Amino acid sequence: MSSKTFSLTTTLFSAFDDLKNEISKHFEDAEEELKLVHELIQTSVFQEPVDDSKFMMESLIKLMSAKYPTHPEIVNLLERLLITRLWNDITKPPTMLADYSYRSSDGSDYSRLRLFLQLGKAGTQYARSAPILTPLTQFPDAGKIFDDLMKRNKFIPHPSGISSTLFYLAIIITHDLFNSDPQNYSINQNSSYLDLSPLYGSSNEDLAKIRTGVLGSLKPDTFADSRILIQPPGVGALLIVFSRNHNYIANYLYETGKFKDDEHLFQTARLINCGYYLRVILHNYLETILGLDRTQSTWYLDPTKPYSNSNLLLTPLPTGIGNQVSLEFNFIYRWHPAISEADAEWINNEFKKVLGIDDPEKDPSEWTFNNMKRDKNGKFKDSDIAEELIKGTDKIAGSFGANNIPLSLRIIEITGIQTARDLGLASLNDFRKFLNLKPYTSFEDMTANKEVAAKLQNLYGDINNVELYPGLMTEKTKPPNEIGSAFSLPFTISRAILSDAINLVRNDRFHTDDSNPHNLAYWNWKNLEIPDEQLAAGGIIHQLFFKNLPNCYPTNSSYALFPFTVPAKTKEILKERGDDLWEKINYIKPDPQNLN
Ligand code: HEM
Ligand SMILES: [Ca+2]
Repeated sequence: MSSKTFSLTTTLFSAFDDLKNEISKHFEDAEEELKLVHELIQTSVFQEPVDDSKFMMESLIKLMSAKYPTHPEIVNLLERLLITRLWNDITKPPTMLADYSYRSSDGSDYSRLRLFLQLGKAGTQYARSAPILTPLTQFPDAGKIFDDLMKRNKFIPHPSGISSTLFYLAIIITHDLFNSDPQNYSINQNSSYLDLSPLYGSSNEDLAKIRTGVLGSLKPDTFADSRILIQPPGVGALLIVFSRNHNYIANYLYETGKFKDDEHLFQTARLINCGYYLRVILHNYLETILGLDRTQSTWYLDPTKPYSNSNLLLTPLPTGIGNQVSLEFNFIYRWHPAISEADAEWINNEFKKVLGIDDPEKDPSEWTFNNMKRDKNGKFKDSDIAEELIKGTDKIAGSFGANNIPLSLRIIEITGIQTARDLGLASLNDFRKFLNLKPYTSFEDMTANKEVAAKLQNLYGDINNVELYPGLMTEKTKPPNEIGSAFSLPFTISRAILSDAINLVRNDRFHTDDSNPHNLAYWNWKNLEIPDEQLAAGGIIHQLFFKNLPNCYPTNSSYALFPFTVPAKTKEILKERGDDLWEKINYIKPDPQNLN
């Protein structure tokens, strides 16, 4: 080792010790906490493989939430280390692309840097994250994999009481990020950003079909993506809330007199509407997923924070440099086990009759779903929209894990398994190595369910042969009802989705650097707040419901304030907080048909 390297290493170690000392001053009481912080630093600075069966990530989230009220500076530092770790998981620009493996005759496109200019553009190839380290030697029949390991035999409810309405938002998110070209599965026809593609579409032609051309507005209750028509009606209902929200914002901006022309009004309203969408994702979706409603702490994970200062241990962390979603992420986000019993029944009926599904060739402002009628102005009844969301909150979602995917999706799952093979995805264990997670050493290590382990053994023979997607659908799930893991995701998914989410938000310049007051016409985010705002414990989705579905909910309704957990569970969760919030909430199912 040269003396220069040696002195750098010693400086690094002494800075590391300083940081540990600093942290121990704040957390004087608990040996456990210090150990945890030590491990975080160890993994973020020295990149040691993580044994996720020890729940470090979950304990850390619990710790940050608990310590935030008294030690915000130290929690901010830990959050920065965590976000840096997650951000760094994914190379930028992507190391590999799906189906991009031949040399060109003239050497053009040899550089992956060519991607940088169009990173995340609709119609380009998926990125590929994990290299194949151990080639797979056994590809079991995809139909048998589904029948043995994925097929729902008896519905298993979600153990933390997550509702279908959470998954309606998840479906909007997945339809925002993924739209594989059925002619060529390596191509993603959507942008790799949270920019409400299901609402606004992915091209100028899409936009032309949904805009009125006056005062920045969208046609009444209209969205661009016809795939939403073959989803449970709650998904369309939620998207219409965002469609209405766009028009509310555009009209408000017009009335303030700042802009008069269609284009400025439209573009600014879209930026602000996407801002609400991100806020719903961070404050309702992610908080429910991480179980943060269970505490009084106001801490939440914020991937958009600028980290521009630096010192020896902390390097600046870029924002706004672009993102390309990966094929792996497409599979990580296929959450078909979560489909509720009622929605599985709905698929059965809908797929059979195909009748209720509208013709995508029609003008989108004429599309209908769920047999709902538009009035003479082209709008659906507020109560019809609200009812689907309310019903969704009452439907308990399915549990993640083996044997919980509705049979009606069999052919879709088989196609998925086959596509992953054709495009050469790495194995579950190689993917875990890519994420710096300890690879599974045996089928019993991968799942505690002996029956599932035996079936996996039977199909794959060797743990290193387990393919990524079937592996993700059958591995063990995290403990329910805990802060940090309330969503009870499969182990590898729970880790991977955080890296992807942090990257796609942080690397979107419109959610970070360019989300500045000037670009947003000095929009006041408190515009949609209600008088008893504190009832939502930091969530914001109720604001969109109250504004865009007026008079459909009492202002203290669990269905509006906490739509992502079934009401009986919400009551339990709120009781855990140790304050009296739970007593102020109305858990009775609203009846919007009779309120209007
Ligand atoms: C009743 C509910 C659902 C139905 C009927 C449904 C149906 C489908 C269908 C038909 C496909 C195949 C599309 C294709 O290959 O072109 C698909 C793919 C997919 N689904 Fe679902 N799904 C449902 C729920 C969900 C949920 C809850 C999630 C996750 C939040 C999800 C995530 C995905 C993803 C990521 C894909 C791949 C999309 C692509 O590659 O373009 N789905 N689903
Ligand atoms: Ca998008």
